[in-house]
Amino acid sequence: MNSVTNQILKVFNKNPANISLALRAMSSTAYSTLKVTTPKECVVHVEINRPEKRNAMNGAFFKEIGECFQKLADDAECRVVVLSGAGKIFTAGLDLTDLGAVIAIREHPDYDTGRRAFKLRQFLTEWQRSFSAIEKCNKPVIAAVHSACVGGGVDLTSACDIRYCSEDAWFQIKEVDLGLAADLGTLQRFPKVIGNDSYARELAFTARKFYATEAKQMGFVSRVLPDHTSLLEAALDTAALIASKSPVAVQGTKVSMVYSRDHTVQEGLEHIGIWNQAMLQSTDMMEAAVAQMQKKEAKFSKL
Ligand SMILES: CCC/C=C/C=C/C(=O)SCCNC(=O)CCNC(=O)[C@H](O)C(C)(C)COP(=O)(O)OP(=O)(O)OC[C@H]1O[C@@H](n2cnc3c(N)ncnc32)[C@H](O)[C@@H]1OP(=O)(O)O
Repeated sequence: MNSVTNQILKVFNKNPANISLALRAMSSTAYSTLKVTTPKECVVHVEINRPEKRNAMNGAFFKEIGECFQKLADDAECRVVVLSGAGKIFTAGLDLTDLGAVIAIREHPDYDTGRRAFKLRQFLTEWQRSFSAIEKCNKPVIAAVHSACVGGGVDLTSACDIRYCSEDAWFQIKEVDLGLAADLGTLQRFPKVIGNDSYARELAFTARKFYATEAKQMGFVSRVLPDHTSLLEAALDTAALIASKSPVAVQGTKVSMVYSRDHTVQEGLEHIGIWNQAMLQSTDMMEAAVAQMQKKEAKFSKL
């Protein structure tokens, strides 16, 4: 019996009703660039898993990260996600040895300029969708960055909800050094995350590296931990705390904060008003209120 089957049977035998966990065990081993585990109840850990290539982002990675977050969005066993990188660094960004798809379009003998442009745009839109899947997934995503986070790594982490890093972390919006404008979300999300347009432009125009202390001071990360181990512990602890809360409340909060970032205050208020006219009917509010009064821990059912 192979290890995939073994893993599925292990989960399934523990709790035969839990088909969703068994399916996750199956899908996690199916990824070639990601490792997906469940280290705590309702907390999923997604690791970029190409350590020998410094977690460089190849075509398979872009496909898998999008699929993974689309799946997690619908997975009732998942309430929070921690995203980290396996091995020496978080990620070296775009895999510079896997540009075959771009070259094939640029040099296609049957394409004229318009067709080449159209195909390239289609291709980029797909990669953008893969990172936007993180934002579209209603579950909070905590990025835990150690060592280098280069190029596409800043696009990726800018789409996350919370960012922690270790003291040895450094970040670089490197795209201009490779002759292109960043196109997977950094230029759209990063300035809004740090709330300082001039600072964001300086970093994007110069490709200057910035380190953990500066990342914390500008507000790109909210915590700096001493090393990789304590970083993962802190991220998983925060994830577990969030996972203990009402999923209706937490996911509504993410949806509203993402919406409000891109709309006026009044539009945001109207949006949450309409959202909560439905969500205030969930049992979570009563469960939470009773637990508060009785000084007990509230338990919320799956969403
Ligand atoms: C179509 C556009 C959409 C997307 C745009 C995204 C753009 C970007 O991401 S721009 C940034 C691109 N990345 C880089 O320029 C970083 C290049 N790498 C490095 O500078 C260093 O590797 C790094 C400082 C990250 C780590 O250094 P370290 O000494 O720890 O490792 P190395 O010995 O350099 O590398 C180990 C093996 O990993 C391979 N590798 C590293 N980075 C990449 C990469 N970006 N793409 C492909 N492969 C990479 C490296 O070749 C080594 O492999 P091997 O020789 O087989 O051992």
